[in-house]
Amino acid sequence: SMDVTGENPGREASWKKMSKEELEIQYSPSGWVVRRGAEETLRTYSQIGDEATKRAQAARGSLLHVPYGDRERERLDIYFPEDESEALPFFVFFHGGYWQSGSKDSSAFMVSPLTAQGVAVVVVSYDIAPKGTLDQMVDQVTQSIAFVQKRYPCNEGIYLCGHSAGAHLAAMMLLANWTKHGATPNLKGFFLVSGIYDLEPIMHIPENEALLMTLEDAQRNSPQRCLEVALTQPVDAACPVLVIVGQHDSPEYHRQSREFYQALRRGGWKASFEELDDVDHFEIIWNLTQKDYVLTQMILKTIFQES
Ligand SMILES: N[C@@H](CC(=O)c1ccccc1NC=O)C(=O)O
Repeated sequence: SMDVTGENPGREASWKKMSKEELEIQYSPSGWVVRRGAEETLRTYSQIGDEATKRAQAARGSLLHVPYGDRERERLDIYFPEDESEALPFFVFFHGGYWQSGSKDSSAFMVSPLTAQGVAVVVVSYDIAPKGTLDQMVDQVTQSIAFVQKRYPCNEGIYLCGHSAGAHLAAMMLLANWTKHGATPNLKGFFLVSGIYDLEPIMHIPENEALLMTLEDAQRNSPQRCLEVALTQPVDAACPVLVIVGQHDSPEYHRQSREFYQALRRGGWKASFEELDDVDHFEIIWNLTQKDYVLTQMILKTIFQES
């Protein structure tokens, strides 16, 4: 873990000095992989996601395609451990894909190792772009978590995890206003994996052609900025927030994670920073299919507080 005071001294946004080409490279995760080509990595990622989801649906008690709202994509899957009581910890996962690809149907990576230890896993779909805007996605994620709380009021904690764009959506929940959603979730931990917390650089890469973010959209939906501006106190000072990045994520992804971690610490959150050894942007998540993987173990230790 990193010291709070070990931050970058200038604090100017170095990405503003980058060319369009350099920004595009920095924000293309598949360009930084080391063990296979970019195309093969993306193929392997969706293959592992598909297979893990099929296995989860075959093996476990589950509720599939549960609506948490009226729109077509407002659906989630719930996977239960053997002991199907409702007094369980719930691990809620938000997939990545630059807010424009992916779905719950290929993102159930962690179901087998977590349900085996008594954790219920919820995998959430939301309206990706161009159908959904950033504001709508943040609202849908908020709604999905309020839904889990209302449906399982006896839960033993709701733990949020997101990957990449999904880590952004999960991080926005640190700042969520729950009053209009009719339930305050029993949030007990955050796992933010290879995320983006300042959206402003994304305005300048080709992915914004589907997102159509303005500067105001980007700023309103940047947890980094909102945390710095709002100075909100953590609702629960004991709630752990793990900011996690892969060794082979790009320097901009590393910078984003480090600076978000530092902002969380300044804001009084119980944050920690982890750089995971020898994994890229995709392996870091597909390894969650393995019970012995370091991130799987970190998640279980946090949930069962053995650390
Ligand atoms: N077009 C991107 C794909 C990508 O970033 C991505 C793909 C699947 C899951 C997460 C991703 N990254 C962030 O949301 C790339 O080639 O790296």
